[in-house]
Amino acid sequence: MIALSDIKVVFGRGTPLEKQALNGISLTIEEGSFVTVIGSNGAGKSTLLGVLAGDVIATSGQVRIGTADVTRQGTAARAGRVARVFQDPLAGSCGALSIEENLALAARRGERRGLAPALGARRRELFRARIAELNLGLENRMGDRMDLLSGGQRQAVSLVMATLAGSDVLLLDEHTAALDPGMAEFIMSLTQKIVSERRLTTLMVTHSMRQALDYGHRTIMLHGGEIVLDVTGDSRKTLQVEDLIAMFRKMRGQTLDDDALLIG
Ligand SMILES: Nc1ncnc2c1ncn2[C@@H]1O[C@H](COP(=O)(O)OP(=O)(O)OP(=O)(O)O)[C@@H](O)[C@H]1O
Repeated sequence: MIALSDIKVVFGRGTPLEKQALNGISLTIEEGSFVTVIGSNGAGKSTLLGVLAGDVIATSGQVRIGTADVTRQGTAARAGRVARVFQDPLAGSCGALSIEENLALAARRGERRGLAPALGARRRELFRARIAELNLGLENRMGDRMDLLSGGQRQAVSLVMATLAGSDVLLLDEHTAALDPGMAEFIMSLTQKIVSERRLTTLMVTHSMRQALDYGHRTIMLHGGEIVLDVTGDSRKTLQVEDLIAMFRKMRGQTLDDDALLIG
């Protein structure tokens, strides 16, 4: 379970650029629940994921993951329990290392020991089997450098990497936004499969209202660092993309000129 209590994040405190990115967020997410997160630019979505990953330390409030108070823990201390996949396919893996080496590093996230001996024969076989499940043929390219892969292939490997260290929280930061529609759909079905098989507690930031309603169990909308919508169950099932867009318009007090993007 994830529990955020009255989280406030202020960037650049005391400077002319001071910005309150999160303004008292309280949110409890049950174990295994999949929450989609929407909101306009600057609403605080990435900051919220940062607070959970540990790369943003809350100015005030408390963050709990499971029974542990992780409020003051940085990313390294949380690495074994929180995995993250970014919008940029290049961001979550090392291009100069092979697929296999990236998987070995991911499997050791959160451990204190050095890199060796990362790759025994059993591990190699396990990694190969996990990559074969993607049905992308990458199991025959385990020694290829990551930077030879397409963006979609790289996101698929990143999702496998996210599950190797036994993390129970998965943070997805617009992880399909840079992909073509076909690959985005493939990555979303893979995400769905991984999240449900491993019962990962998942937050997915998306700019696609369609994705926000089609995937997961619950949708929250952020605006101005606050939660302005939190829907689940039947009330979410009856919600249409058009309803979300209307809410966006209301929040922003202006006409959206990128409806097509939001619907896609
Ligand atoms: N490191 C930082 N220093 C200063 N201000 C920041 C920092 N990170 C975020 N902000 C500001 O905090 C606010 C929330 O940013 P955040 O990136 O969380 O929004 P977002 O909802 O993810 O937006 P987008 O959809 O554009 O990615 C914005 O006004 C942003 O400019």
